[in-house]
Amino acid sequence: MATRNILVINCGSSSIKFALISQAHSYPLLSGKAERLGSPEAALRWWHGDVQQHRELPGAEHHAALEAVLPLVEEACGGQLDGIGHRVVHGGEHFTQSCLIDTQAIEAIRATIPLAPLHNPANLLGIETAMQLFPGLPQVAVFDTAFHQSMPAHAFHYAIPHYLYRDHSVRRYGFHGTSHRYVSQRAAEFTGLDLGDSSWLSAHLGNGCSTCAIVNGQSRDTSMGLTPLEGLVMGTRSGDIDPNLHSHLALSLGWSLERIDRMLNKESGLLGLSGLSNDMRSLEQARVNGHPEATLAIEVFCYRLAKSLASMACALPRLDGIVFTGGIGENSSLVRAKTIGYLPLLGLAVDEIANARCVSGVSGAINAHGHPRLLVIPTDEEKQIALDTLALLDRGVH
Ligand SMILES: Nc1ncnc2c1ncn2[C@@H]1O[C@H](COP(=O)(O)OP(=O)(O)O)[C@@H](O)[C@H]1O
Ligand SMILES: CC(=O)OP(=O)(O)O
Ligand SMILES: [Mg+2]
Repeated sequence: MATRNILVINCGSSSIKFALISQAHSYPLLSGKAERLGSPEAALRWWHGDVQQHRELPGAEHHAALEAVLPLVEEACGGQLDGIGHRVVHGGEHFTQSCLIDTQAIEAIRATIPLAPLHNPANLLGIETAMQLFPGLPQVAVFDTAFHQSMPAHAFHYAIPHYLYRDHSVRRYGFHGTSHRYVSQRAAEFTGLDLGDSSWLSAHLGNGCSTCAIVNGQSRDTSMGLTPLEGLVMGTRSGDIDPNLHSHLALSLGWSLERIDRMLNKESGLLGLSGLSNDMRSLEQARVNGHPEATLAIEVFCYRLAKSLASMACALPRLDGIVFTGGIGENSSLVRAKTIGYLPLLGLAVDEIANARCVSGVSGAINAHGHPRLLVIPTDEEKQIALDTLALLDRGVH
């Protein structure tokens, strides 16, 4: 069979990330990001091989941005594009795996908009625009939530009146499933264990952060919930707080729901605690320079991550290893060492030299000899989306 090329699209509210993945290459043929869409500063950056290029697209919306991407894709794949894979953040309970996009799938994604009002409208816009610009090309949706549909009822129910689940779909869904799934497969390969008989904790630490308990290749629990706000401290999101904070701020300060939402999603986390940045690199630098709030932000991040991992261990029959991934997990030896430092009760310990070596895409084991396995494994959500797209194309062919 000829080598096939898949375009992966991750469409956000004001940005579009894309990657052209070929079966013949281990790296993307083309990748890039259109940012600040809808504003005068809208711009497109892309990498073709090692060369980075840039184009202003003043005022461009999603359609115009994808139109600008199209000729770059055509050129990079020599006119042979076989399918498009879309990241869709919320698939509700309807989607337990990736699917070929047809009118029914579009309606089902539309129906989950109330569960993900910030993400799903943008994802749908990406799908509909791509269908107009690439007519006749198979398109696949890959959901952040799908992997977590295997969570047992005792893990996904909130302890609130049952009718809120039954009539209004209020439950824990979990996100970053594409990444947790990808790294658990790589962890099994790396260690020679059978994925179908393995037991992992994974920590996806990017701008959004979540932990996951993965048993025999299936998600059994995860730290995010109804929305991607629950759980860990993140770049700008608070993670877990007392749910009464909403009424406290409304009653004592007169804050509106919109203001509370913005504070918890955009002004909290590492940024809120440090008052400096949502970027772990900047905080690590500030910590070296003695910045007290940056130092505190890192400590809270690591302590809360350790607490989450310890509680996720309840979902495992045994521990084959903890996997660190995402920009922070793959690069911050400080965060890994501090987090594991809070978990002596699980018998965990880091090997300092191995920990320092696993940065910038280097994967490996970082546990001290004789202690439970700790792995650093770079995630690749785009590759997993391309693999799912190819698998569905194959199924469609037969
Ligand atoms: N060398 C590094 N040391 C510490 N943190 C890093 C390093 N490189 C990237 N990061 C952090 O990774 C985070 C972004 O993660 P990434 O997975 O790229 O995000 P996204 O969720 O947008 O895909 C940022 O907080 C960034 O500071
Ligand atoms: C769902 C989510 O949190 O995604 P991201 O990490 O891309 O913000
Ligand atoms: Mg990422």
